[in-house]
This record gives sequence, structure tokens and C-alpha cells, in this order.
Amino acid sequence: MYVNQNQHSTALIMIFGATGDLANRKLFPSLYRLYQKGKLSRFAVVGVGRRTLTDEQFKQNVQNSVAEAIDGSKDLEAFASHFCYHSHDVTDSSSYAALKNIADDLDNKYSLGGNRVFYLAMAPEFFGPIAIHLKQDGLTDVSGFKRLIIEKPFGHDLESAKELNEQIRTAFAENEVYRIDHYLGKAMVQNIETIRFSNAIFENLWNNRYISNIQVTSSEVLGVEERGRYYETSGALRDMVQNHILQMVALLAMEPPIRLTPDEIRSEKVKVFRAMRPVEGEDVKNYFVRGQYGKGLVEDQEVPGYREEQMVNPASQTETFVAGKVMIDNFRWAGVPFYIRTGKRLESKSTKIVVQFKDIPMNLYDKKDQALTPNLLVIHIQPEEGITLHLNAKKAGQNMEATPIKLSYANTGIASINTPEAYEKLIDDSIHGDATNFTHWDEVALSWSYVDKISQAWSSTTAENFPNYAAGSMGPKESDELLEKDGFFWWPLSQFEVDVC
Ligand SMILES: NC(=O)C1=CN([C@@H]2O[C@H](COP(=O)(O)OP(=O)(O)OC[C@H]3O[C@@H](n4cnc5c(N)ncnc54)[C@H](OP(=O)(O)O)[C@@H]3O)[C@@H](O)[C@H]2O)C=CC1
Ligand SMILES: O=C1O[C@H](COP(=O)(O)O)[C@@H](O)[C@H](O)[C@H]1O
Repeated sequence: MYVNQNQHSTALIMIFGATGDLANRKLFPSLYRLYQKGKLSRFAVVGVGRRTLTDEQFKQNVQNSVAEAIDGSKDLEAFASHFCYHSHDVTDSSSYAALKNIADDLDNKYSLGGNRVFYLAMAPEFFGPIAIHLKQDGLTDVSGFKRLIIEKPFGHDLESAKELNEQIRTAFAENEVYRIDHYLGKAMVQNIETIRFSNAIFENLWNNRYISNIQVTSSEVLGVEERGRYYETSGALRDMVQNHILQMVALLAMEPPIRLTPDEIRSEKVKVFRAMRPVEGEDVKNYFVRGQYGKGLVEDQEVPGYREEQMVNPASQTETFVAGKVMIDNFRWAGVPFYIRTGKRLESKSTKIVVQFKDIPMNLYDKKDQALTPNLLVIHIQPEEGITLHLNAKKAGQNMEATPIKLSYANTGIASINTPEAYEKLIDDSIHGDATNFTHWDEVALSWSYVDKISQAWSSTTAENFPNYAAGSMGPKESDELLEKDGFFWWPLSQFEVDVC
């Protein structure tokens, strides 16, 4: 499908959960940026929440959110004039009729051509019932397009994800459902495909003959903050691995698609999920490590352990850290471990991918006192964005000695000072009908099926050693041992920096 990203967008955007954190911190500022860039031409936004607000109060909230997120924002009143608010309990069936009237009126007022985007920025238990009501009460009966943007988590396991999918599919076709995985909106995650498929030097080496292992780390400094209630039902495996981390693995491992269309890319990603070696039962401990933070020092401040956080069970078994070895049993990747790692209250906020190449067969420069480092390709996802390629070159001077060198590209330093924020990019894509960077049901189902076996093994045994890592560290020692037993180690992320030119 060809998608013209320059075309102007015309749509009614209905945000359920418009008084919540996500709407205020991410959605309003992203819509504003699109508006400022002229990417939203004719549009109206209906905000839906439970609390009582006048339209004027809501417009003011929208302006405040944007002003807080974006320095020097202007034209805020004009932007907010496109917004209105409807106080509505989504569990109250009788109140959808009023919502339909508002939508129809705005459709006429702004000539929106019956195009509707429904954004569910609410707790997941409401996703199914809202979708069903939208259909039953005629809100999806439109002459233009209708699309559903749905936040994570998409289910709690495969069973609940299937149930949710059946509910939303009563009202929306698969190609009308945009399941958000905000990592897919990050500029450098999108760059994985470009780096791989537009560079002869990488694609030829991108296999088990030349790559020894790939390491994907997404570490956070923050703890669970106010999200203890949700996190207790989730843990790092469901919160980060099932979606963001496995999506990055799929992009790294997939075969080149025949075209850069959503269907072709998805079809290649799905093959990766299908090739992931299932890990279950007793075997889980050989492939996966779980951790939970205890108290510790973060940026020189003492912080509490997970079990002392708000809304957290003082004897919680929830993991706040996961490290794992994902094996992809196909022709290209047989024998190459994809090590993944994510956790809260770690040493730094950083998402990086390290591709470690195999050593050359005979290294003439590998002397006793002078070991060469393997070639590494580091993809810096965040907070810096860029790529570094780690090579060896001749040391300056007379001797034939080699020394490590680095070729560096900083996305933020060269390409733009305004890399679009993930949500801005994803909202723009969904309004334009480009589903490339959203997760298809097949991917969701397969990734749950992989993760469920691990969570089942964990829930059947007690993690006696919890908490097993101190806040501010890089996780439990078992995470290091996971690689050590294969003869590898986690590359220290702090040693990789992108030089901003
Ligand atoms: N916050 C974030 O950074 C991220 C959030 N998400 C996901 O986004 C979704 C929303 O998260 P977040 O914004 O943090 O949640 P909040 O708790 O901050 O907001 C919840 C929203 O839902 C509304 N709401 C709750 N119950 C009802 C109801 N019965 N009828 C109508 N409205 C209702 C609330 O309205 P009111 O308060 O007026 O009752 C509020 O607007 C969740 O699925 C979350 O997992 C995903 C990634 C990041
Ligand atoms: O989806 C989620 O992601 C955030 C991390 O996102 P990032 O863009 O800051 O890396 C994580 O904190 C949160 O627990 C999870 O739900």
C-alpha cells in the first residue's frame, strides 16, 4: 500500500481517557506538533473522561499540557479551539447516544467526511466494551474511514488477548486496528530496517556465519512510580518483553521483505516469532533470569525497594528485571543468541542494541599483551540516537599495532534537531492509514504464546532470592552468568557514546 505522508489529514479524533496521564503528557503535545507542522488540516478532537469539565476547562487543560511539554509553544488557543469534552462513563450504555450526536455535529461543522479515529487511552479492561458500544450505538457507522488506536497492554496473556481481539473485531476489521507499541515509533527503531536493508556491508554479514551474538538492552532509572497497581499484575516480562523488546528482536532478525509495505514487513516479522525456540518448564531457568530491585542509590539518592513502593505487595513476586536468551531456530540465525535485558531502577536510562561480530579466523595483530576487540555495531535507540561501528585500525606511530577505533553517526546531531517523538509519528501514521509501525494480531498472539510459557514457569515457583538486585545496579548477578556460561558478557553500555558533531 502506498501512503502519501504529505497528504493533509481530515478526521474526528475521539480520545477516551482524555483526562488521563497519557493524553496530557503525550497525546495533546503530539497532536499540537502535527498541527504546527500543518499535518492536521481539518480536524476536531472529542475528549472523553469521567470527571465533569466544561469545554472551556478542557481546552485550558489541553493548552497547559502542551505548554508544559513544549517550550515556546504558540497558537495554543487556536489549536485548542478544535477540542471539546464529553463527560461520559464508558460503562454506561445510555450515554453513547449523546457521544454520537456530538461526533455527527462536529463532522458537519468541520466537514470531516465521516473519518473517525477512536483512541483508547484507558485501562485495558474497557477496550472491549468501548469497541462493542461504538458499533452498537452507531458511532462507527460512517461514510469515511474508521480506525481504532489501542494502547497497551493488549491482554495479559494469550487467552485474554484473544478475548479482547474478538471483542474489538466485532466492530473493527484487522486493518482498522492500530495497536500501539510506542517503541515502533522511535526513530532509531525504525532505522533498524534502513541500516540493515540499505547497506551492502551489513546485510551480507547479517547471519550466523559472521555474528556471534546480539544484545538488546532497555534499562530504566525510574522505579514503578505511581503504577504499582498495574505493575503488580504485569511485571517486566509482560510490560516490556512481550511487546517492545520482542518487536526489536523481530526487526533485527527478519528476512528482507519483498516490499516495504505493512503486510510484507509483518509477514517477515511473524516468521521470526514462529522461529523463536519455545522455552518452557524446567528449561526456563537455562534461558531466562528474573529480578526484583531492593533499595539502593540512584543518582546519589536513597530509593526504596520495589516491595516498599505504593500499591505493591510487601512480599511481591513480581519481576522488575528480565534477562533472557532468545534463540531463533532458522537457517540465518541457528546458533546465534539474542540476549535481551530490561529492568527498572537500573544504573542508567538507555536503550541500545549491540551486534557483536565473530572474530576473524586468524588475527595477525592479536598479540598476548594486545587483544583486539571484536567488531561491534551499536544502535543507540535512546536517549542518544545514532550508530557506532567499532573497528580496529593501525595505531599511530611506527609499530604495526592495532587499536580500537569508532565510526560514529548521531541522528540528533546531524539529521535534525526535531526528531519526531514516537507518539507524534504513530498518530500521524494512523491518521494516514499507515499500519507499518503498529503490531498486527498475528505478532501479538505469537509473542504472547512465547512469553506465556515463561510466566507460567515463574508463577509455579517462588523467587526465594527476591529482591536480588540493588536499585542503581545493572540487575542480578544471574544476568551476567547467563552470558558467561556461553563465553560472552554484556557490553557495558556506558562505554558506548555517540559523538555529536
Ligand atoms: N501513561 C503512560 O505513559 C502510558 C500509558 N499507557 C496505557 O494508556 C492507558 C491510559 O493510561 P494513563 O493515561 O496513564 O491512565 P490514567 O489513569 O492517568 O487515566 C485514565 C483515564 O481513563 C478515564 N476513565 C477511567 N474510568 C473511566 C470510565 N469508567 N469511563 C470513562 N473514563 C474513564 C479517566 O477519566 P477520569 O479520571 O476523568 O475518571 C482518565 O481519563 C493505559 O492502558 C496504560 O496502560 C501506555 C503507555 C504509557
Ligand atoms: O511501555 C512502557 O514503556 C516505558 C518505557 O518507555 P520508554 O520510551 O521510556 O523507554 C516503561 O517505563 C513502562 O513501564 C512501559 O509500560
